[in-house]
Amino acid sequence: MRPVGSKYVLEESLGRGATGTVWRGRVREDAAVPGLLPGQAVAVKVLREELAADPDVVMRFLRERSVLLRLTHPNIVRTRDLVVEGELLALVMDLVDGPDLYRYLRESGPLSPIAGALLMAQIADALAASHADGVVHRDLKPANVLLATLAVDGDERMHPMLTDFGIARLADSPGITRTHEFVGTPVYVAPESADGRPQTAAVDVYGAGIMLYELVTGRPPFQGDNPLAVLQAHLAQEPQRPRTMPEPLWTVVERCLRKDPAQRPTAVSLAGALRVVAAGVGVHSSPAAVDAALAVGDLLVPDPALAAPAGAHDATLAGVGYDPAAATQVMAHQPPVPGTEDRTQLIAPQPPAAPPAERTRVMPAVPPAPEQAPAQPEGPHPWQTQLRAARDRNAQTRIGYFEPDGPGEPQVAPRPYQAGQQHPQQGGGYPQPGPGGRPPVAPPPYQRPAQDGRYAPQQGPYQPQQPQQGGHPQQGRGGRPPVAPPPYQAQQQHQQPAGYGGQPGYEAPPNYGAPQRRAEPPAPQRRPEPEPPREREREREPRRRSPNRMRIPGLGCLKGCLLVLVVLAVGCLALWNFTPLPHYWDNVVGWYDSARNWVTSHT
Ligand SMILES: Nc1ncnc2c1ncn2[C@@H]1O[C@H](COP(=O)(O)OP(=O)(O)OP(=O)(O)O)[C@@H](O)[C@H]1O
Repeated sequence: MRPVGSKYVLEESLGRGATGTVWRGRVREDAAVPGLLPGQAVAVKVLREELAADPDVVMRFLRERSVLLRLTHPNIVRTRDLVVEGELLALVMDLVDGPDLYRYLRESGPLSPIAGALLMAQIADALAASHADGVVHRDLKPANVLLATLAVDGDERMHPMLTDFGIARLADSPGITRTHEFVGTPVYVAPESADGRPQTAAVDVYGAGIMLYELVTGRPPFQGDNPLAVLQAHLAQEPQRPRTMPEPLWTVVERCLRKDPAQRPTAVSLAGALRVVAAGVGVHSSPAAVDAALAVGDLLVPDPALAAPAGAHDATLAGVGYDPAAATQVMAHQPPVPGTEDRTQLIAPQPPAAPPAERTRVMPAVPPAPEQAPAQPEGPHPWQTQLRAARDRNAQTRIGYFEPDGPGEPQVAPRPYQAGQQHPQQGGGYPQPGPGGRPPVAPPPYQRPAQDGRYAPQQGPYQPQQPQQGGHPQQGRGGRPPVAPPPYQAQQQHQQPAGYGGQPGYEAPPNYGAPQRRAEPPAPQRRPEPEPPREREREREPRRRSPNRMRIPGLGCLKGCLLVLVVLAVGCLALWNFTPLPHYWDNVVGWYDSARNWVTSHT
């Protein structure tokens, strides 16, 4: 057990990301921490040494301490303490007893449109609260949503909680990144982050749009063979509506994915709109709820501050907790700086033997959007596509490198959207049937033995300033809300979202409905070990086979037998030559001869 500061001990590593390692820890018995009991289990994110060694990061860490500590919401993992000890920086958080959303999706498959909308509505609630408090997440992705288990009416339901607040911004230190770099995860990065414009609260709404698309289709809308291609797709490609996505839900996704941040809805209006969509896309939705869902576009109100004329952006940045100077330092366009690759290895280390091409893919430049993506001669095999999509989903946070004016390396065209690649369980219409038209099957609830440090949402002092009217539609199996909510009122803009725990308007959706099939066999309950960087994996070519396709039956078996025989022969030789075996053998032969002589002489 390793001590952290004077108040905590680390017990077991839960996993490692690009910015640090998360440990299961405990409050020391003799320590007094406000809001935590002695001996209580906690999660401790120990930031990477490179970050902790950067004075700018330490300064921000201390400066943002109070902001992070006061960020409380039922759908946000609460930060309880920030520890600075020598060269160690750590955030102490509530320990959430459940998988992250990435893992859940990987194990259980996509959600129904209703379940996906209800889940994202809660994430949008969390974003709305944090934006109101001046904090932009900037690294929204399924891996940063933890699924706690809540007991509701005797049922265990999953409750999404957003984590890693402030981390991307901490890592975005001028000491770690340069002006042409940014921190983010390529698949979820907003266009303005990719090409170096200021990042406002709208980057989180964009990330929410990507996640929403992925939750219900099983894959993100923009993909590519390398981070650069993905960034280019964010910048240049228009998302396509999947055939099976209900129209109102697509309206929401499409608005969130607008290239212009000023056209994206606020997180508050997004949360409300998603609940209206969830209420209006079920087969048992009332005509009024259906109409309200079809008119959802009216509810998606953009942030007026973002639409303000040039010059107002600094105020906007300050309003969302950004230090304008820091944002300019990090995001300004600049010509390439020699040695950048080395510096960025601080965050995304590359093996020394990695070929240069691999390094440039980790830190790709983003040239102007291509006029027309050249067609690929031949698409990848379906399993390659699936594997790549799975990897992209859990892409780690990385520092991207944008160099808009620099010479770009030869590009691989982003794969165009192919409707045929839809997840098979996405049937036409909604609610969606499972494969072969079967109704969706509720996933087995994620179960893990209860622990003393388990997340207890009722402890959170979050007090919504204004509970929402109308409420959160209950979702039954098959994704039907039994009661349609009254239409969302657009005047609720910029107000704290409805919370949970006795506040009107919030009810946790049951099990987030119904992944329709298992994407792959269940993974062990152990926390995943850190994954190596994706680029290295991508480099691995599929095994090349000989062009000679002649097959000799039993050849493999014969080879195996021969190998065993050779090993046995070598073993016997070694035994004979390097052990006293020959001496014992002579003795045995001598005893045999004397016994035989004795027998022949007495017969
Ligand atoms: N508060 C928490 N309680 C329980 N487990 C947690 C908590 N925070 C993070 N974890 C788990 O720790 C592991 C590592 O988390 P981390 O945030 O470092 O990873 P990541 O989000 O994949 O990485 P990154 O965002 O840096 O690319 C994940 O498996 C995550 O589920």
